[in-house]
Amino acid sequence: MGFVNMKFTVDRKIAAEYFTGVKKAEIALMEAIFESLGMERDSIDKTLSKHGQYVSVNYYPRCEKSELGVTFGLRIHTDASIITTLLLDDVPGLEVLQNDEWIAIKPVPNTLLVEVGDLLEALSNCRYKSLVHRVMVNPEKERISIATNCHPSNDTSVGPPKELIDKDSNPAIYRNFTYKEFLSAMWLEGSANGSRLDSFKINSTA
Ligand SMILES: O=C(O)CCC(=O)C(=O)O
Ligand SMILES: [Fe+2]
Repeated sequence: MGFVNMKFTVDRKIAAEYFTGVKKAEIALMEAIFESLGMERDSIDKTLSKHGQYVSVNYYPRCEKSELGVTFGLRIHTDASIITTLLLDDVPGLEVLQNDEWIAIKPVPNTLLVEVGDLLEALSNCRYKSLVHRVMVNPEKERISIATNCHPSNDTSVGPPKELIDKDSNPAIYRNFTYKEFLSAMWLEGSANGSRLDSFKINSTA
């Protein structure tokens, strides 16, 4: 992985270039996603206000699997983002849940992987579903991944556009909420078990 070595020294210039490039790619992708939802291509700033990115650099040391055979490097979760862009090295570990089955993702060199986060699920009234994923440890090799999470400004109200909602045939699934509210709910819950959007469900009994 180019700009981070195993001691976590970061080349600032390359990192700045990388994250600026990722942001550009994310905007292009979100424009296409917005268009697919019947929204204006260029309504991202209006919808998400001052959207930003937070980054996690994940380091997974070599680790033996437990006797149960299942040892997590990162437990099951969805991302608190609109979309997340992942840069993986060549060590496997990431698994995604599809039709109740865990699928191991084969790292492809020089490839970015984009995941749908919780906020896109809410914004699209579940047309896009947030990706449930986890990372398994690797007993032979250490591993690094870099996740860039695109998020709206704290006070923006996140919710589906009017065009997507029909009271009878396509009712709103989640109430509108701010990113600030979403994060508070997430920390209150104490675990991101893939269902943290539940507390915003309309007609939720929670
Ligand atoms: O390490 C990975 O492949 C995934 C990291 C991840 O899921 C995250 O940072 O949210
Ligand atoms: Fe994640």
